[in-house]
Amino acid sequence: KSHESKPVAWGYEGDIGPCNWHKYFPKAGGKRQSPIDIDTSATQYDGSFKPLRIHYDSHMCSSLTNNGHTFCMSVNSDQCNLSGGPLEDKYRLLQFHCHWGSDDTKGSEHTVDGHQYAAELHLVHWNTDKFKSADEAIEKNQGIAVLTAFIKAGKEHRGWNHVLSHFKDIKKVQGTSTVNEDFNPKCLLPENQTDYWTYEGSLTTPPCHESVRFIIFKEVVEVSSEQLAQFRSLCVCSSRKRDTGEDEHLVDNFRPIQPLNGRVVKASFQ
Ligand SMILES: NS(=O)(=O)c1ccc(NCc2ccco2)c([N+](=O)[O-])c1
Ligand SMILES: [Zn+2]
Repeated sequence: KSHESKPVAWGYEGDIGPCNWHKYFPKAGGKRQSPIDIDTSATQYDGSFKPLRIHYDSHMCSSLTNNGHTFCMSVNSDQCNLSGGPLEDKYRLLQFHCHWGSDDTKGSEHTVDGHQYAAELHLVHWNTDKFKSADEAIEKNQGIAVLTAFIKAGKEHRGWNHVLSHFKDIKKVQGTSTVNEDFNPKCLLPENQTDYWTYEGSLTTPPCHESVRFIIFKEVVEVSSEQLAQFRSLCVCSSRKRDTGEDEHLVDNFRPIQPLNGRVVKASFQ
């Protein structure tokens, strides 16, 4: 019999929802948790930040998976690096994913002055100067940097179609699709990459390690309502069916906002 502990099921509603995560994942009850509300009247301008340096190559091969909590585009290119801004070290792109709602009025994890957006993109990077692997970095302070962009319903986003076109292959959980067309995830970021907020927080899902520097762009990215509906086409798990026999769709995969506990959100702009 294997002695590894059985992975603990967690979700976004009911007994396994965010209010109970701390019972099996104690860090979820920590003092620097994410997401948070960004109160723009309380942010502090920091003029010391250098320009953000986001260098991604577009020839990277990646694979898209439905892990039951979100879609995840894992990247294995050592040519996709992030440095500068509030960061002291160089970070490498590990994966990107999103959080979204059951309709266009909710879905983002962070909020701005109490406003919730339709979705939120996370480009996750790990500190290659300080750590030897992503698995090590993910648990350590300064180990992870997440570039974050808010998404709202508006005009169609052509770049997102390169990702959404693979969703039919990953509708079911653990579905995986290889993506090797030329695709540069930088196209998913807003044009303005100089105005952002930043603060020290945590992974927004279990195990909620307090290892994350969030960098959150002020400019909001637009995708069409139809593209947002495609996010909601993913299914949560192959087995679980509603009593009507229909699939259970993956929606509202956002954690509620967490206490700031005295943390200050810095702004790169005045
Ligand atoms: N929503 S997020 O960007 O903060 C986030 C959350 C969880 C995980 N990972 C969960 C995990 C499993 C084992 C250790 O860690 C990641 N990530 O790995 O990029 C990112
Ligand atoms: Zn995330």
